[in-house]
Amino acid sequence: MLRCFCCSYGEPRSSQSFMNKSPSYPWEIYTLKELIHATNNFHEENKLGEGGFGTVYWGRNNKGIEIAVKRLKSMTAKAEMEFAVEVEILGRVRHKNLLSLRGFYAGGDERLIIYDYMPNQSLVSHLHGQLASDVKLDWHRRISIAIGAAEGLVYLHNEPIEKLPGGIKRDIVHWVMPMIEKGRWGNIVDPRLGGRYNPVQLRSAVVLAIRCTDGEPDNRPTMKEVVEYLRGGMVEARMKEVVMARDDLEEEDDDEEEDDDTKSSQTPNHYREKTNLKLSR
Ligand SMILES: Nc1ncnc2c1ncn2[C@@H]1O[C@H](COP(=O)(O)OP(=O)(O)OP(=O)(O)O)[C@@H](O)[C@H]1O
Repeated sequence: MLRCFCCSYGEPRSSQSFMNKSPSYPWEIYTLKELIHATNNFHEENKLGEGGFGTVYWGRNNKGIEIAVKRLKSMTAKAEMEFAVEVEILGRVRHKNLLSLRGFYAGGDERLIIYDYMPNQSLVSHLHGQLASDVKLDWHRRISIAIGAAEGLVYLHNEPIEKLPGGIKRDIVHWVMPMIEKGRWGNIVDPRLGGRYNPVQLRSAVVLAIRCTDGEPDNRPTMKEVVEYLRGGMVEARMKEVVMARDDLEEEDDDEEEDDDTKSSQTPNHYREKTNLKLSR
């Protein structure tokens, strides 16, 4: 993979970025001069955020388009691999729900990746960060985001591109399972929504998420099924909403009387069996 774009390393001949003509790599190779100019020499005020491998800066390229420039921290083998993966894989990805890579620069110790600028900040900052208190994401928007993310994954699973590295984080599953077992669906929901959510959609989405983390790959739904299920669940949910909301209230009242302190050390599979989570509609 590294070899694929090593041949493009080093200062390009002209001081202008140029377009790669290959239809499978529609990115541009930028010059360092252009990126220094675009980001005001990677000025602190242009900083958008920091990730595991580098700092991301806002900028405007010489066509006047807003860009986000990721500057990789240090040229360790790991960082070099991150750069290779992002350029090689994201360079080919073209989907409305996936961040597009506009181009890159590689020369000396400098590795820069250029993306389209996303003005609305990250999902995590809306859910848990500095924008969380505004609660701009109501229940309906959250479900739409889940569907949009699943559609992006359908594309990635069906396009002939290499798999991205990394594993599933299981912590959230361990957190949610005891609440499902006790039927405390309401406790799973972000309290900032102030109870304004659809209980049927909540159950569908949570059950679906649990199935997606099944240790046995054959038991997991495909991402196409996930999208269909989420979309179908939204229509179905509106019809059942009133009935389920009443059931939830009754169940949660009953559960309040149970012993709260029971800490469970059971595995997610144990809970799956116990709660008989099924994806049948
Ligand atoms: N295209 C973009 N438009 C606007 N902001 C961005 C963009 N890309 C990244 N950011 C901001 O920069 C931060 C760091 O992004 P980066 O991709 O380096 O790391 P990450 O995805 O948060 O984590 P990791 O390094 O583990 O992948 C993001 O959390 C986001 O706030």
